[in-house]
Amino acid sequence: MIQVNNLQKSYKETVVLDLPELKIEKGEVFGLVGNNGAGKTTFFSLVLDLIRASNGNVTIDNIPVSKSEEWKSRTSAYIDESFTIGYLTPDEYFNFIGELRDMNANDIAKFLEEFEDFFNDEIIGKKKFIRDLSKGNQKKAGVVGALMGNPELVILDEPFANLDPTSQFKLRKIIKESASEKGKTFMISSHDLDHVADVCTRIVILEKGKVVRDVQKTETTLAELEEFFTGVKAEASFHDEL
Ligand SMILES: Nc1ncnc2c1ncn2[C@@H]1O[C@H](COP(=O)(O)OP(=O)(O)OP(=O)(O)O)[C@@H](O)[C@H]1O
Repeated sequence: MIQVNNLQKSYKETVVLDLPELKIEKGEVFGLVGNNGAGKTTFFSLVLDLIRASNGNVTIDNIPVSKSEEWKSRTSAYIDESFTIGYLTPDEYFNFIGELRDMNANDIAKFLEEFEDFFNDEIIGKKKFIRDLSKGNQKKAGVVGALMGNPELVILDEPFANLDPTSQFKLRKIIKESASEKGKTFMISSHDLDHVADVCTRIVILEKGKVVRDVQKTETTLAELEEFFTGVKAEASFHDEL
């Protein structure tokens, strides 16, 4: 679905992203991890054509993202607050996005019902502007907005950040169900290794703009990620020692 060809992004002399080749298949839940400044947001911004590549390109379903707009109808994203509209209430925002994505009032109401539990009575019908919601509730509005209209590809930059623990677990379930039942492709970045290992089918580690690991998720992925980032090997469990 997504093909990255010789993609580079530099600021002045510094190369901040260097991906010779990367292919993301339809239906993958692609997790991107890496320390601060590793290039995660830069990569997502290039996929979404928000910034210009210094070299190379990204295609979505063979459409070069910087040359055509055709990929936009099947792609949606929540990278930061600029992806929502701060002076609308969440209700107004969802109606706006829903209409853009060919949903009628009934479709929108039914769609939002699915998120009643996730919203925890903080989002709908509150007559508060999105910009006045708490950071976590702003994120919820943005992430749910990104799922409207059944997009094939959903790109979420740190979707778990700012959410309370209950909401983080609910979001895991939403993403996993959305991927398995609706066949969506997700690209997700996170600093939370536990969430990434739970939700993603494939995990890529970026270090200073380069891919240093690219693995399919297995039972040992979380321990391997923790070891990679902390340098500490996971303790053998009680059962392993028996
Ligand atoms: N407009 C810019 N001008 C100069 N350097 C930039 C610019 N935008 C990003 N960078 C640099 O590119 C590198 C990658 O940044 P990026 O935001 O992609 O990292 P990240 O992996 O998303 O980090 P974090 O986990 O902290 O969010 C960083 O060194 C950053 O300072």
